[in-house]
Amino acid sequence: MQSAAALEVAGLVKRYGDKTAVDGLDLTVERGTVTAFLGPNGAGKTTTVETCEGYRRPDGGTVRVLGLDPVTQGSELRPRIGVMLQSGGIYPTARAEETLRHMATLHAHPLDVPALMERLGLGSCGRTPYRRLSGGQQQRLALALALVGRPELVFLDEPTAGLDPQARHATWDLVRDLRADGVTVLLTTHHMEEAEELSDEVAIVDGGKVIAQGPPDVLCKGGAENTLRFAGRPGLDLPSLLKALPTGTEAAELHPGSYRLTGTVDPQLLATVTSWCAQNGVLPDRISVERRTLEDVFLELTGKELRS
Ligand SMILES: Nc1ncnc2c1ncn2[C@@H]1O[C@H](COP(=O)(O)OP(=O)(O)OP(=O)(O)O)[C@@H](O)[C@H]1O
Repeated sequence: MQSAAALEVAGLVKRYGDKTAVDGLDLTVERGTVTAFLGPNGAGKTTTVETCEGYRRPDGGTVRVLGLDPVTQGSELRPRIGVMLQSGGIYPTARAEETLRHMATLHAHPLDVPALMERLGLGSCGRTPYRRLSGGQQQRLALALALVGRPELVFLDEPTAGLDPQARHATWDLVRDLRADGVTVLLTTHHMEEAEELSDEVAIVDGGKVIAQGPPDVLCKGGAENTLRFAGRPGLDLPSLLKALPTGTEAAELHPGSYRLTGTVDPQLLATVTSWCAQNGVLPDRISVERRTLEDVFLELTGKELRS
């Protein structure tokens, strides 16, 4: 029987000497979904993904990928997964197309190589040696190598880092197509917009643990940090406005005449603000209600300090 989830990681621990890189991490990725794996530098994402790919042995916990143990059942698992590495693993003087053709021969039912190259905008550089490809072309070749074997599950490590907007959108379309074909995608990225655009689920990792997981809109709705912005004359009496609003609401004049309220922004709060404005002879201009972005949630959960 097929295991329900594509990826099941429970209590994963991975140490490098004294350093605990992954510290009891739990992650479930359902089949046919796109999950964005987010976290500050050094949070343990790559270590987790490499353990799922079978490149590293866990020091604790269990990892099941497509129901298989990547360490003891690696040879059964490898033909069924696609791995996009950020760099390395490609022979520098090998030509783009021959590299992809070689990878295709390792799979039973590969995609059509010229069609895939065309799709990824590599049609004109088939004869170019890997080291002569631009950074973005190398990136796209790495993506093609991950996909050519028609994997059931793909690990994409920062697939659009360094790509121009055209190539980024082409990559996003490709990820959407993979999902439509029922392929499971685990996408490591530092681009919050990319995570919001593409993923069904987001898992935020910090300190070697998943600290939040859920669909992006649910994560963004959680908490009370919505924002109401409006413009009015400079120097409004914000303490007086705050007295009319629920405790916990915060107000700031970001620059003269531009105001931001944060808190539980609901219809009642909007009504209170406009009524306070009416009582104070203020005609609020450009009122907007904004929900939290994934980046707001990410920074709230992981803090703003730089990680070493
Ligand atoms: N081979 C290694 N030897 C020793 N320490 C390592 C090794 N690989 C990673 N680490 C350490 O383990 C921790 C987790 O690293 P990892 O690369 O998994 O994080 P990451 O979330 O992928 O970071 P980034 O976003 O920067 O790629 C870091 O503190 C890192 O320095």
